[in-house]
Amino acid sequence: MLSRTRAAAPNSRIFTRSLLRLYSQAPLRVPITLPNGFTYEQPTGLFINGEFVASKQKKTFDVINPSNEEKITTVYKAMEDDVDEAVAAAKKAFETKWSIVEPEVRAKALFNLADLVEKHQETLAAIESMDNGKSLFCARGDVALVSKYLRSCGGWADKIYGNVIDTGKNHFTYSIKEPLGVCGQIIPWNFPLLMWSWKIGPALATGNTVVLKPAETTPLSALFASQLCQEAGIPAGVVNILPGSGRVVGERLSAHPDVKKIAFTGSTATGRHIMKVAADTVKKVTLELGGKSPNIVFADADLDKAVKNIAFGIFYNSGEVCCAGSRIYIQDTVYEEVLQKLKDYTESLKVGDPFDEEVFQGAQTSDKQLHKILDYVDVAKSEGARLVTGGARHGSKGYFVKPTVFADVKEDMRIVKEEVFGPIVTVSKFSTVDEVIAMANDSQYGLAAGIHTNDINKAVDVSKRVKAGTVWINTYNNFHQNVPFGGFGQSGIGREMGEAALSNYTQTKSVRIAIDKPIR
Ligand SMILES: NC(=O)c1ccc[n+]([C@@H]2O[C@H](COP(=O)([O-])OP(=O)(O)OC[C@H]3O[C@@H](n4cnc5c(N)ncnc54)[C@H](O)[C@@H]3O)[C@@H](O)[C@H]2O)c1
Repeated sequence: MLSRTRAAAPNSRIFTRSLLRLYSQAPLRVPITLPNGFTYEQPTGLFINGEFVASKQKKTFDVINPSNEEKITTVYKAMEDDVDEAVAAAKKAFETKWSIVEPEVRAKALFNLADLVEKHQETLAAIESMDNGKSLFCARGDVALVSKYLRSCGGWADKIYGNVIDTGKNHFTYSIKEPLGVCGQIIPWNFPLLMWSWKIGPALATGNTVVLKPAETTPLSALFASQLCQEAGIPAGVVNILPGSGRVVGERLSAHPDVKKIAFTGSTATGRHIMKVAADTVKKVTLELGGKSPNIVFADADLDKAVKNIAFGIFYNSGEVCCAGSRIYIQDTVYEEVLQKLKDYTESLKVGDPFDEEVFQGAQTSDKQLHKILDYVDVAKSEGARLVTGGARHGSKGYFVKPTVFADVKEDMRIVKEEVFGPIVTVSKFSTVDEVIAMANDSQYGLAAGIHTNDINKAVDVSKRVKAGTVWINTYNNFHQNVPFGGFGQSGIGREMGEAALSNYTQTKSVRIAIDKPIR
């Protein structure tokens, strides 16, 4: 009797502790009042197999509003065992549901999802501004592209074609495109909802299932939007969302034997690392990485228009844009004139509360990012770059940085070579086309380039010679859902959007039929 009591004691303590944990666990949904006064229900659990659940180890992390440095809410943090559960759910959903439904079913679900994003567009934009710090102006632009892109993916879902190949009269040969299986998707914090759509859209259109990890700092919009997947008719397990750290969730996804592909957007350093981890299981990998994109102004351009474009190219989304036009090259004959116009225009941009309808540039996403940017200001100054405007924190609360222009830079300075990922631009002078092409191409990156000129021949010539995945002529940061986007060089592998994105999510199977009675 005594020994039985002794044996039971530790078990009952464990039972009591488990019960306590169960009842003291963080909620799976919380009401949040947005800075615009609107209240909504924010899911805070991991989204696995169509349900919001607590992480197995009950770990959580706080989400901070970068505009006021206050806590928004607490979200569950996934660990390796949660990844394994989500991957198993995605694998089952792939085999038993999503890869075998008619393509029209996938198309309809993506159209529904696009409609739902449109229906909730103001809430989604406000969540994004609160979580990321970007101005409502930018967030509304993101959400508009999200619904257009999901609809575009829906349109592709029943148009995944193979080929018939002429292999002679004794055979009939064709190829078909099949989905890959479970796709691991790792996204950054600069465009949380847009990246969610760029990742899940093409994967779902082609019959794959996904386990997606949002960035630690910005998990809210992906969690909110994913509950719309069910309403849209996407079965449980097809989309799974795991907030958590890159080192734990990202690594496990990249190494998991049942994950057949990793799609990543983020820094070049992390992209390189993911490629190495994914190599052990020979996963397909697409990478959308960093950049240091040139924006070239020729003397014959419409200078006022060019100035607006180059400012938009760097200060849009607080400079947290992989293809930001962060190196400006101005032809020598108009150098001082354009620089003065750029200074005046930059100083006219309103910085501050993302919910102020007149604000163009909101907060940087995190304290870490704020300090990284301010460190680069010091680097530029110590290298001898001339500060034209900005170069300091804006206000004392919230992670705001003044739009900053450095002129008279030298091409070997760190401020010209390295990605800052903030509202800081360098300006250099050139005289000839050959000279500016050499300067523009002197980079490990090759994501985008801008050309501003009224000479169509020059524009076409330079667009052919510049090493970049996207070239904008007399415009910048101008995206369309059907136009492929991605990098040359160390800016990445593969393309997002357009038909090109879909081919990253299929594999080709060739079928050759021997014919007894040859075709004549
Ligand atoms: N190209 C882009 O769109 C982009 C986006 C975000 C950041 N950046 C650049 O990266 C710099 C650093 O930002 P960061 O530290 O958040 O970027 P990051 O590349 O470390 O993070 C991007 C995503 O990768 C995940 N991740 C991190 N380590 C991982 C790992 N070992 N395995 C798998 N996933 C991992 C993160 O959790 C996040 O979801 C920025 O200053 C900027 O220059 C570029």
